[in-house]
Amino acid sequence: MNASPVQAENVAKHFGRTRALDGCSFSLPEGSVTGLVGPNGAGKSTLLSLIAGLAKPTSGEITVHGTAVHGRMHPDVSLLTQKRPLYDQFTVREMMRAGAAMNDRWSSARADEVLDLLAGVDKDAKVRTLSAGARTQVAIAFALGRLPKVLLLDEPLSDLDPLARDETLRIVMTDVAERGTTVLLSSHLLTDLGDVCDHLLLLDEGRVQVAGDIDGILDEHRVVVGPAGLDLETDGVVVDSSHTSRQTTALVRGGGVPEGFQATHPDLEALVMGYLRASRTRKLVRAQ
Ligand SMILES: Nc1ncnc2c1ncn2[C@@H]1O[C@H](COP(=O)(O)OP(=O)(O)OP(=O)(O)O)[C@@H](O)[C@H]1O
Repeated sequence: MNASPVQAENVAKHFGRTRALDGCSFSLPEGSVTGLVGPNGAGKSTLLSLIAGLAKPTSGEITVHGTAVHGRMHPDVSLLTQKRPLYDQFTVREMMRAGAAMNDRWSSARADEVLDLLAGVDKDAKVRTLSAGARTQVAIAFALGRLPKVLLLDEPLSDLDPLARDETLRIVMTDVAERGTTVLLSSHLLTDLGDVCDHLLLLDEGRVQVAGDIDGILDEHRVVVGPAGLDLETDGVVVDSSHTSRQTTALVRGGGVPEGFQATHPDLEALVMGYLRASRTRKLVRAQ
């Protein structure tokens, strides 16, 4: 059996007393596009940097295609962070030449192909003169020029206008379709995730809350609505609930439909929002 493109076994990463990650286990299927979500400080960027080999876990192990990463950059992995690893004084063309010089496995044809698909990028412009969005797109071309098998994207779309965002996502999805690339995409933009992701990894306070195939996850959850005052008796887990003078609404994981309540399956946005609200409530209660 082929090893998973990315597997995490009981991974923890501590910065002094801060537990950025704790007991994280999951695996990403080959060719999947996984949305990495969670509130600010949940550990998303830390996880991506561990997979990319930029830092070592405090304990546990991450493997990429069966090989332990442990603080070494894996040739199969490209990471694009918000910091965009570009040289300001280079032109876009020179930047791609630098990519060829820095990477054993580099395809100038692929980098050019990606740049040609991006309407806003002038190859002779200096990187420092580009808009934030165009810089992100050049960084995507740089990341894909390495012909990665695993592409890690840390909130890459936040500074792109809707058209450029669409264009960039299309390029990433073409890579998935044509090369079977496995993608882990961290984003707070739930609509973008809904458009492209087939898997979800939801972190909160460094722990995996939900992981797996999105259809299966949505199927496992219900939004239940019932009259105010009626007990929400369920053998499932109440992830989040809210009450008005007229009704009770809750996101429930597993179990049957509570008596007197009406149930529907959530969409991705409602599911993630439920977990984010629950996380905020837990923190507020702890702070009191
Ligand atoms: N180098 C570091 N030194 C100390 N603490 C750190 C370091 N990197 C991250 N942390 C802490 O680890 C926790 C997780 O941070 P991380 O940046 O991974 O979260 P995130 O989910 O990416 O957040 P955001 O959505 O805001 O980008 C936070 O409490 C953060 O302050």
